Amino acid sequence: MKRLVIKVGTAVLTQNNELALERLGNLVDLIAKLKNEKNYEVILVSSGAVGAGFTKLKLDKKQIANRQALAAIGQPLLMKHYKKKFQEYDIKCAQMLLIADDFDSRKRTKNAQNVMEILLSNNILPILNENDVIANYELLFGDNDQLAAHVAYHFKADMLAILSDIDGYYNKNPREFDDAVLQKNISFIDDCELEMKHTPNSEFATGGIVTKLKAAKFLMNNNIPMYLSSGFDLTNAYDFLVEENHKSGTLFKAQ
Ligand SMILES: Nc1ncnc2c1ncn2[C@@H]1O[C@H](COP(=O)(O)OP(=O)(O)O)[C@@H](O)[C@H]1O
Ligand SMILES: N[C@@H](CCC(=O)OP(=O)(O)O)C(=O)O
Repeated sequence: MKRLVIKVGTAVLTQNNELALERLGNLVDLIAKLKNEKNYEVILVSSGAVGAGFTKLKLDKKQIANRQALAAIGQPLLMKHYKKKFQEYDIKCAQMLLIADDFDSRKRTKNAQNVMEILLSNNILPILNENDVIANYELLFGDNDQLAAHVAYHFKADMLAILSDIDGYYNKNPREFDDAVLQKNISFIDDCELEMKHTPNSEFATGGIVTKLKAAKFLMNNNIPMYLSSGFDLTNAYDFLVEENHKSGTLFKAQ
């Protein structure tokens, strides 16, 4: 039995200030295949609460308290759509909202681990996000890429797959350089690569490539592979995760 954490970013789940329901639906189709056909245990880390909230209330997103309020509005909305779509496959969902601090406390981590084991052993799909409402600035992971890496580590996953607005890790920013080349396999990340400026591609996202590299480095140090590919077009993720054929996307794996 393989345990897989899948993380999907804001840019994939939203489009023109609306929820991108077709893309959310495609993601659910992929997860259902992994669960029902491959018998994988899947944990979903989904961003998009702030973006979803903004579809309902146009608050100034620059203020942290407003973003927290938007997350409070958007999180149940996201869950509503996941629940509806997963119902087509008879898959039940659960919600877990965590903050970085939770993993600093052995007791809280143990509580969350106990809940996770009960959910997975009952074939429930846990959907995780940062608990934006109570996380103050210092407590924020700052992004769900690193939250997903900690989730993979503490819930003993075999792999983290990040489905992003980019189809892999390039040797330079592909939005600035036409000759950027996708790197299929990465076995080492130099600390200087983590110093690059943050480059999120959507106004609601907080990550950018640097947070993905930080997540990958943390996991590589703990011998857990991480795969990065597009969440817009799930073909590569399907080939890699379902067909076990690495045609494209980046696999970060320590040698
Ligand atoms: N070397 C690189 N390889 C891939 N993407 C890069 C690179 N350098 C910068 N980026 C930028 O990082 C973005 C991915 O981060 P982000 O927009 O936060 O994704 P998500 O919303 O999926 O978390 C890419 O769309 C791209 O603009
Ligand atoms: N907890 C926030 C996460 C924001 C975030 O990290 O976005 P992303 O960089 O797209 O993964 C939300 O749900 O809006």
